[in-house]
Amino acid sequence: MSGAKVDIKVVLLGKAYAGKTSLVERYIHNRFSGDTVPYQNTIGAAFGAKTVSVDNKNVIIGIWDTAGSERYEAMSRIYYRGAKAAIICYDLSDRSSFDRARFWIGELQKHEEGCQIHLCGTKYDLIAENPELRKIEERETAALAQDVRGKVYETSSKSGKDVALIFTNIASDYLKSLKNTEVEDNKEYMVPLRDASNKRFVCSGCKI
Ligand SMILES: Nc1nc2c(ncn2[C@@H]2O[C@H](COP(=O)(O)OP(=O)(O)OP(=O)(O)O)[C@@H](O)[C@H]2O)c(=O)[nH]1
Repeated sequence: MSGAKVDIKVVLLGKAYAGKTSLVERYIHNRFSGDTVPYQNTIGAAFGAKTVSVDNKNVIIGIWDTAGSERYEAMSRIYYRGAKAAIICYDLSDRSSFDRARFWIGELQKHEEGCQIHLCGTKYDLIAENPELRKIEERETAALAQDVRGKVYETSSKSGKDVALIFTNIASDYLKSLKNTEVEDNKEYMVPLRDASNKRFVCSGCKI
């Protein structure tokens, strides 16, 4: 599989103003326009893609940045379908955005079981500058991440802190899961010889 291209669908979910678009902008274009351009809410969803090289493989990460406004909630459901990973964003300085993150976790657990959850506390630069602004403690998010068997990050799209790390981890976790699936698939075909007499011979990629 070396040199092969792998596609991954990733979706960003979270309350309006949580910082989803800024995270994608930092990751894809390595820029932050929050200091110069006024906030504009996403309407519906936006798509972007970036190719990363992980373990000698080119991984194309297709990123769906959904609108946080509850008005678009039904639409966001369409975008998480088939996603291999979700980045659930909440603003570290806004408690209500964490409640909204829990809502999206519930949605994914109900409807998209195979989707890996990455919890992303945004705007870390604000907390670094003034720790009193922190409204979500690290131990809370660590416990939640453990519950959902996900990963947790504290990022800043302004400084770039840990933004690329999320996407690299998503790509490498996905490649690992593919390897595990290959092993599992091969197990199916490893019929012990003494049991094989009544079975059709089945090999990977062909059925006889
Ligand atoms: N200081 C700081 N501000 C940020 C950061 N990330 C986002 N912001 C600001 O927070 C506001 C909302 O950011 P967006 O990225 O537009 O939020 P969003 O989640 O995409 O919002 P919707 O499109 O409405 O869902 C903007 O004014 C950003 O400039 C960050 O890491 N640090």
